[in-house]
Amino acid sequence: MSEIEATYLVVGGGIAGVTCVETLAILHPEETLVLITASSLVKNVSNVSFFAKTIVKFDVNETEASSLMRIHPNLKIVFDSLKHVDTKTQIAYTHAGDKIKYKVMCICTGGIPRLIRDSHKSKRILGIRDTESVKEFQEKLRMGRRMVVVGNGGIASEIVHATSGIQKIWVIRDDYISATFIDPGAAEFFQNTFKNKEVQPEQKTVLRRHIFSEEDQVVSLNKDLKSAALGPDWYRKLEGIKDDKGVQELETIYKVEINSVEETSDKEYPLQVLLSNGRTIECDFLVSATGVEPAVNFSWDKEPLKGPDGGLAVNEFQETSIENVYAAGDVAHAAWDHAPHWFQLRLWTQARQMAGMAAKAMHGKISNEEVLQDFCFELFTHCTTLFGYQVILLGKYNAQGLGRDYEILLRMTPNKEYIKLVLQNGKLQGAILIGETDLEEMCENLILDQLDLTPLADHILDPDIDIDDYFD
Ligand SMILES: Cc1cc2nc3c(=O)[nH]c(=O)nc-3n(C[C@H](O)[C@H](O)[C@H](O)COP(=O)(O)OP(=O)(O)OC[C@H]3O[C@@H](n4cnc5c(N)ncnc54)[C@H](O)[C@@H]3O)c2cc1C
Ligand SMILES: NC(=O)C1=CN([C@@H]2O[C@H](COP(=O)(O)OP(=O)(O)OC[C@H]3O[C@@H](n4cnc5c(N)ncnc54)[C@H](OP(=O)(O)O)[C@@H]3O)[C@@H](O)[C@H]2O)C=CC1
Repeated sequence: MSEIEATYLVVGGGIAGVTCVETLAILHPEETLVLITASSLVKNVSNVSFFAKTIVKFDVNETEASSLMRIHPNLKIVFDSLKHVDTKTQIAYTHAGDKIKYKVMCICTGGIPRLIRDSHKSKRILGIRDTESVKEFQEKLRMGRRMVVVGNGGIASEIVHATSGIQKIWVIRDDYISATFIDPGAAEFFQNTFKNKEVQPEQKTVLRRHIFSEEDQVVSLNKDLKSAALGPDWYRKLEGIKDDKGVQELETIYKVEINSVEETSDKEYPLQVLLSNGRTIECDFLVSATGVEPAVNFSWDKEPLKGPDGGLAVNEFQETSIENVYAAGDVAHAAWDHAPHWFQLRLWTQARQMAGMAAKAMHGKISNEEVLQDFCFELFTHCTTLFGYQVILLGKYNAQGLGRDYEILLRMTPNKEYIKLVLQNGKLQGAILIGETDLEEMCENLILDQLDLTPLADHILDPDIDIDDYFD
């Protein structure tokens, strides 16, 4: 048991915690800085490359926490987990009984998988979050004949894409796949690529302009403490687990939910999954890829305000409702008035951005300097890979919050690219760019500048016109 005094305290060894620590260590190297991490392995970011001003791609690595101390001599690491925060005396208590008195602290405790209701009934219902849970999944995959995947976001899409040699039943409540990230049109683009694995390279490009109005029906287009959340390439660990010659069918069941799951010993498969459409599916195990919930797994003398998702509500400087307590990453709920083209999604890009902002604001607090919110919060950007394609999402890429009064410009070349631009009143509000489109910088500028594109709308996606010439 020890008592430590620190100017800065950061809790959590995921991308948010490590980014916060690294930024503080650079901004204020002469001040004492403490990181509480439950795991000896922490996440860090490398090979940061900019596609445009706000569109960033980087690698996520796992590294020994102690290596951070070698780089940042003002950093002290407490290998433990946070138990209680006394916000009046500004003391954090760990499970082993250490006391850390802080001037400002940042909570970066991440999230935990939000599993389906019956998850407690069987060990055959899995969530994926960290290296340990992937190992468990690999084990089940090795032995299993049939799995059910529930959820329609990033994890489910990656699992369906990366696994082979096992029968897969994908249960989603939407009427198209991967709804968190894409629209029905892009889902169709991906599904066609599943069907035509043997690509016919020169297929016809389809250009379409569709104006949505008030009357339109928008249809046609379109716990425990372990290590940090996984990075973007986690699913590669699933590849090659089974011989590809095994059974591989994928059945997708749309617009259904799970009513109940029971484990049984007198049927061919040990898990009986009852769906809301009355059908029962038998399987070896079920993956619940149904989102995350913030990990607020410690107690307080005084609870800070929380968002509707249970995350710690933070303002534009990442400060919670309790003075000198900041939060960043999956544990935080972005409670400020967002810029028109930004919204929160629990992604590593945002964990890094929030943590960098928190560090700057914490440093500003201690050194009495004014800080401004970072420019990255002007535009939602997400750069990822889905079903083997590069996917860049910008702004209101799925017309989020635009009602039904918007226009879509679409260009699609099967097996090559899918480009969707969302316009309102002639101005670009969001974009989905799938494949190597080279349009990300132009789209970023058009969203940020809100240029009126009315005179160009018929040409903007014409592959025979170099649209950049218009803006020179
Ligand atoms: C399978 C998977 C794939 C993903 N793929 C992508 C992707 O391709 N692109 C993308 O943008 N995002 C992806 N994400 C999301 C991304 O990983 C998270 O948004 C991001 O890692 C959140 O970072 P964080 O630091 O807030 O939280 P975490 O990474 O969860 O880190 C929190 C850390 O805090 C520790 N902790 C918790 N409680 C305490 C405590 N009381 N005391 C001390 N330490 C504590 C935890 O052990 C953990 O180390 C993926 C997530 C998963 C699960
Ligand atoms: N490539 C990437 O960028 C990746 C990002 N991630 C991130 O990791 C985190 C976890 O991923 P994931 O678990 O896929 O979470 P997501 O939030 O991406 O998706 C959760 C999905 O589960 C659905 N869902 C929620 N509850 C239920 C339920 N009870 N029954 C059926 N479906 C349900 C949601 O539907 P609805 O929307 O209707 O609520 C949604 O389709 C997320 O923050 C995600 O953004 C993960 C993997 C890859």
